[in-house]
Amino acid sequence: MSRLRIFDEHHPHNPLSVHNDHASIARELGKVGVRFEQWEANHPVAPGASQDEVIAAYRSDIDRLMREEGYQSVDVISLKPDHPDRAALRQKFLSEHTHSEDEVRFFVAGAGQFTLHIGEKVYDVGCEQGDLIGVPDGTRHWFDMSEAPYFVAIRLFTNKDGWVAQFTGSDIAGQFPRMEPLASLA
Ligand SMILES: CSCCC(=O)/C(O)=C/O
Ligand SMILES: [Fe+2]
Ligand code: NI
Repeated sequence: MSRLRIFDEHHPHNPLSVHNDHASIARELGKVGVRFEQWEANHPVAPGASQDEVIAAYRSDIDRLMREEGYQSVDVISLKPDHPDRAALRQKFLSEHTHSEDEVRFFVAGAGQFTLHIGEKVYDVGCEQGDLIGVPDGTRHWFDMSEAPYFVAIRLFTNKDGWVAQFTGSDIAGQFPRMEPLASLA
């Protein structure tokens, strides 16, 4: 189940509000310029599937996004809990950072947790299969995949070089809840 928890940036233990349905998640995120939509994830791909397999399965959606919204490159993160580099991969996204382009991610399987630091609030977004999230450029954020990652996400970039991050140096990410194991998110 997708979930949004909104916190005051100084109070990481008590959410100000919790939203469990797609419409209210989209409404709350829309108020701060974040895109949150449900797309058809109707080509079964299993976490661990190769990038080529995932891109082939979702070719028409990817082509449409690239054509209509001007994305220049695409890649796939596809991880399952036994990935040998899971700890290093998790660490890579766990600190607060920004990008100079919108962060657009389509979850075609599994789940992951984006946490967005906007103004004085923190928006913790549990994304699952079928969710498309679009985080505006310059937004402070981090991402957790839990210690047992299980997801496939298509990433779209306007930058031909793909993923480039600027780390803020803040330790705020360590104060907020990490992603719980997938079974307990449901
Ligand atoms: C769910 S895609 C992997 C995370 C990522 O690309 C990113 O920028 C996290 O902030
Ligand atoms: Fe990011
Ligand atoms: Ni306070």
